[in-house]
Amino acid sequence: MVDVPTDARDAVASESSELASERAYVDVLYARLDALREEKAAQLARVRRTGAIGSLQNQSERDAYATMHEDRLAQLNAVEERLVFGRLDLDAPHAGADADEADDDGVGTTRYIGRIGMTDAEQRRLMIDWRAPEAGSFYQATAFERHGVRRRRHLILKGREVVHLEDDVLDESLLDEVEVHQGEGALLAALTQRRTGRMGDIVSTIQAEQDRIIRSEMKSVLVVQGGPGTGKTAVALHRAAYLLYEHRERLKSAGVLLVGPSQAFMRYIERVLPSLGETGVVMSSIGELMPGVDARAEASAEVARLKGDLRMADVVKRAVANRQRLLAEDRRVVVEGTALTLTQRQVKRARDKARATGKPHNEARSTFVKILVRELAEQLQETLEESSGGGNKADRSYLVEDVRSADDVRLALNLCWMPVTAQHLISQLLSRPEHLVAAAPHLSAAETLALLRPADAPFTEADVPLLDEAAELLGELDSASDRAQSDAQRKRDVELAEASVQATDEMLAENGQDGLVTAEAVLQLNAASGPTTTAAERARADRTWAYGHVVVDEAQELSPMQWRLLMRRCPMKSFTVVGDIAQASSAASTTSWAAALDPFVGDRFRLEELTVNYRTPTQIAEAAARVAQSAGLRVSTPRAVREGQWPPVVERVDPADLLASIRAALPEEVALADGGLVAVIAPRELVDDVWGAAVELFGRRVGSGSGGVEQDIVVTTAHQSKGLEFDVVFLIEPQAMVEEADGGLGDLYVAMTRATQRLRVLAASGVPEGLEA
Ligand SMILES: Nc1ncnc2c1ncn2[C@@H]1O[C@H](COP(=O)(O)OP(=O)(O)OP(=O)(O)O)[C@@H](O)[C@H]1O
Repeated sequence: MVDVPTDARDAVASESSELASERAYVDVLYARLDALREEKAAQLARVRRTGAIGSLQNQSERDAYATMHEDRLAQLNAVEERLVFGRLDLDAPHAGADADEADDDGVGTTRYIGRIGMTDAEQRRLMIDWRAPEAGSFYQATAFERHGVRRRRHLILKGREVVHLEDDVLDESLLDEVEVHQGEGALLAALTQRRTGRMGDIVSTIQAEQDRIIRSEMKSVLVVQGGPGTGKTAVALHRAAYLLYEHRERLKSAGVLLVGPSQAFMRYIERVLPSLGETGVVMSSIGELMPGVDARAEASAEVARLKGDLRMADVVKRAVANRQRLLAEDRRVVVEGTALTLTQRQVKRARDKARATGKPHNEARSTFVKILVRELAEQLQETLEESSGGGNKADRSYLVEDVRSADDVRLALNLCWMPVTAQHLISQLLSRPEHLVAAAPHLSAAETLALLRPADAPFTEADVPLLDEAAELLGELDSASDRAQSDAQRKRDVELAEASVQATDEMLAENGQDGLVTAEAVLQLNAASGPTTTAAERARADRTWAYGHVVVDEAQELSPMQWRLLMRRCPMKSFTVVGDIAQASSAASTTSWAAALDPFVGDRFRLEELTVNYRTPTQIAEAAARVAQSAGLRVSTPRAVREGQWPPVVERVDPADLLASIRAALPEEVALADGGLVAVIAPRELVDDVWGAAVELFGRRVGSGSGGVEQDIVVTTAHQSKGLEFDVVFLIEPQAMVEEADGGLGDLYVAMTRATQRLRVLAASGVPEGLEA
C-alpha cells in the first residue's frame, strides 16, 4: 500500500463528492436489483398461472421453469446485503477495448465488483460478479504487481447506503488526480467486528493467497493446509461458489457436496453460500452422509479408531457374505400338500450362481430365488406326474407360482438368503458377538468387546462409513423384480415376511442363534421415496449420487473409512480438502495428508498452505503454539494479523472451588465481551456441571453444544467447538482436556484458538506446559 498525502486524507473528513457519486451509483444498482426481482416474480407467477391442466410433459416443463425462476429469485433476494463492495479503476483502455468499460470521467476504466453480475435494461454492464475473471485483479493486485489496477476501492455499505470508502491507490500518479479515502482498512474492520454466531462471507476482503486457492483449477485433489484462523473454512466456501460459477454446466446436474465436522458447524456456515448467490450446494455433516441416519458423535476414541480402520471394509464384506447361508442338512418343504426336498447341493449351486452375477446381495437374491423356485417347481411337476401314473403331461406352468408363494419355501429361502438393510446388518454386526467374531477375525477379544453395544444403540459418526459400505454391498432392498410385483402381492409378502421373521427367529433362538431380519427391515420393502424437487434435495436423499466436486472441511479428523466413503461420493476424485493436521483430535484422524490420501489417490494431490491468521490475536496465537510445541506437536504457526487488547489470563484454583470460581468469573467475561459471543469450553466430564452453573447465572442466554450458536453464551466441549469462533473463550480445566484425549493436545489447541479477542483459563488440576508465558 502506498502512503497517502495528508491533504488527500483530510478530504475524507467532509462529505465528499466521491461519496455522493458512489451513493448515486449504488442507488442505480439497487434499483436494478429491485427491477430484476419484480421481473422474475412476474415470470414465476405467469408460469404458475398456466394452470394445472396439460400433458405430463407440459407439467414437468412448467415445473422446471418454475424451479429455475424460483432459484433465480432466491438468488436475487439473497444478495441484498452488501450487494456491491468494490470498485476498480484501471489503466486507460487500449485501442479497440470494450466501449462499455470507458469511464465517464475519462480517467480510465471503472468496474464495480459485487455479489452477482448485473447489466442494465440495454445490457450494458453495471456490476461484475466477484468470481468473473475480470474481477480477479480486485483480489490479486498489489503496488508491485498492479494487474493494470490504478485504484482499488472498497465500498462499505449500511443497508443500501454507502457509509464509507476505503482506497488502495496502486498507481502513485493517481494521487495527484483524485480524492483518496482511507481508514483502518476494510480487512481490519471486518476482523474486529463482533461475532454473531454465524459465519459471514469474506467476499469483499479475500486476500491474495486465499484468492489463488479459491480460483485454482477444479481437477484432482487440492489440499489446503493452514493453522487456526487462516480462513480455511472461508476459502472452502468461496471456492465452492467459485467452482459453481466457473463450471456451471458441468456441475449443474452433478452438484457440489460440502462436508463439515458437525451439525453445529454446518449451522454456523449455512448462510455463507446463499449470501454468495449459491443455494444449490449440498451441505452435510459427516454424521448425516447416510440418508435416513442421523448419527451422533462416537463417545469412545478407541471404538472410533477401530471402526475407522480400512480393514472394516473386509469385515462388512464378510458380514454380508455370511448372510448367504447354506443348509446344515437337506430340508423338507411342503407346497400345496406335496412334500419336496430342498437339498444342500441345490442351495450351494444357487448361491454360487447368484454370487457370480456380481450383483449386490439384495439384488442377487432374485437369481438365487429364481433358480431354486424353478428347480422345486420341476420337482413338484415330476412328483405330480408320478402320482398321476406318469401319463398326465398337462401344462403346469402355474406350479412356479405355487412354489414361489408357498410359505414353507419362502421361509426356507429367506433363511438362506434374507433381504436385509444396511442399518439392520450393521446393528446386528455390532450387537451380536457371534456375528462380529465371524466377520472380524483380526480383532482381539478386548477389541471385539469394545465394539459390542446394544442392538438399539443409536448410530455414530464412525458407523456411517460402515453403513455406507454395507449399503453398497447389499444394494437396493426394493429390487426391480420386487417393484414389478403387484401391490397386493407386495402386501402379502410383507405379512408373510413378518410371519417368517418370527418363525425364523424362534427357530434360530432354539439353536442359540439370532434372527436374520426384523419386521421393521421387512416393512422397508414398502417404503417409497417421497417426491423431491431440486437436484440438491435429490442428491441429498440419494446415497449413490455421484457429485461433480466435494469440498471437505476439518478434513484432518476423517478416519480412513470416512475417506473411503467420501471417495465413493465423487468417482471423478475432484476434491477440495481443507484442514490442519495439528488440530486433529479424533483417535482415527490422520497424521499427514499423504498418509490420509495415499490409499485413494496415491500422491496425486496438490498441497497449498495458508499462512496468515485472521482470527486469533498475536498473544493468544503464540500461547496456543507454545502449548502445542511444548508437547512436541508440529504446528503451522501462521502470522497473526493483529495484536489483541488482552494477553491470555491463566488462573489456578483449588479443585473444590472450581464451580464457584466459574460462577465468579463468568459475569466478568460476559461484561468484557460487551454483547459479543462468549464460549465456555470445558472437558466432557465437566460440561454438564459448567452448563448448570452458567444457566444459574444467565438463564436462557446460555446455549449448549450444537444448539449453542443461537445464544450469546455457549457452553461446549472442544470437540463441538471445532471450526467455530467466539469473541471470548473461557477455558475450563485444560489439563483434564488433555487427559480426556489420552494425552493428545489437539482438543486444547483447538479450544484456545477459537478466541477472536480474549482467552481466560481456569485450571484446577495443573497447567499444561507452555500455556503460561
Ligand atoms: N480475507 C478475509 N477477510 C476477512 N475475514 C477473514 C478473511 N479470511 C479469514 N477471515 C475471518 O477469519 C476467521 C477465521 O476464518 P476461518 O474460520 O475460515 O479459519 P479456519 O482456518 O477455518 O480456522 P480453524 O481451522 O481454526 O477453524 C473468520 O472469522 C473469517 O471470516
